[in-house]
Amino acid sequence: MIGYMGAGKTTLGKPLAQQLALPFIDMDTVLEEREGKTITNLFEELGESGFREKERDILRNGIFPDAFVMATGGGAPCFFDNMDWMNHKGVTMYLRAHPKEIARRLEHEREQRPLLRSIKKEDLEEVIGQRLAVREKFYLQAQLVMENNELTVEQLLEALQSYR
Ligand SMILES: Nc1ncnc2c1ncn2[C@@H]1O[C@H](COP(=O)(O)OP(=O)(O)OP(=O)(O)O)[C@@H](O)[C@H]1O
Ligand SMILES: O=C(O)C1=C[C@@H](O)[C@@H](O)[C@H](O)C1
Ligand SMILES: [Mg+2]
Repeated sequence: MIGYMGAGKTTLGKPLAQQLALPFIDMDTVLEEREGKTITNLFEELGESGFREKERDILRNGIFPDAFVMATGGGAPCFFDNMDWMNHKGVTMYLRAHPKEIARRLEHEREQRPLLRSIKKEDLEEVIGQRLAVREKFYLQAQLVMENNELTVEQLLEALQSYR
């Protein structure tokens, strides 16, 4: 599951994994546990480029079960050849949401998101819109693209079944 911060990867990924009787893996959580630091601290220590290297390493070398549902970090698909790698290894699903909706969802959750914490509330929608426009060329390479506008787990399951 890929998509911008606040797209709903964690919110929908957990119940989707449950329905599929698979483990749910949140890449941000794996990174935090492996490094013993928060995402914010990792960004501060390594800079964004060092953080992206860590994400790539998790994708390539992480020890995971045979089958699982993963929510990637929001930026992970947009660096290196991570998108090709994921498309090759599994089924990718882009949860797509409108910048206005993302801004609304993240308004009170900016502190834990290093790339948004310094953006003023009134600028949030515009900045997200600009950044999303850059990222969509990666996100739209996903095998399934789902608009997350009251999207349900049942709809995700249907899309997965028809894709297979
Ligand atoms: N379809 C939805 N409708 C309304 N609110 C939603 C929806 N999906 C997610 N949210 C809310 O948006 C916020 C962010 O969602 P979530 O944490 O699942 O995003 P995420 O894609 O995992 O983001 P991140 O990349 O930052 O981890 C949460 O407060 C969640 O409750
Ligand atoms: O969109 C992004 O670049 C990010 C999303 C989060 O999942 C975290 O990986 C981090 O906050 C960066
Ligand atoms: Mg998440």
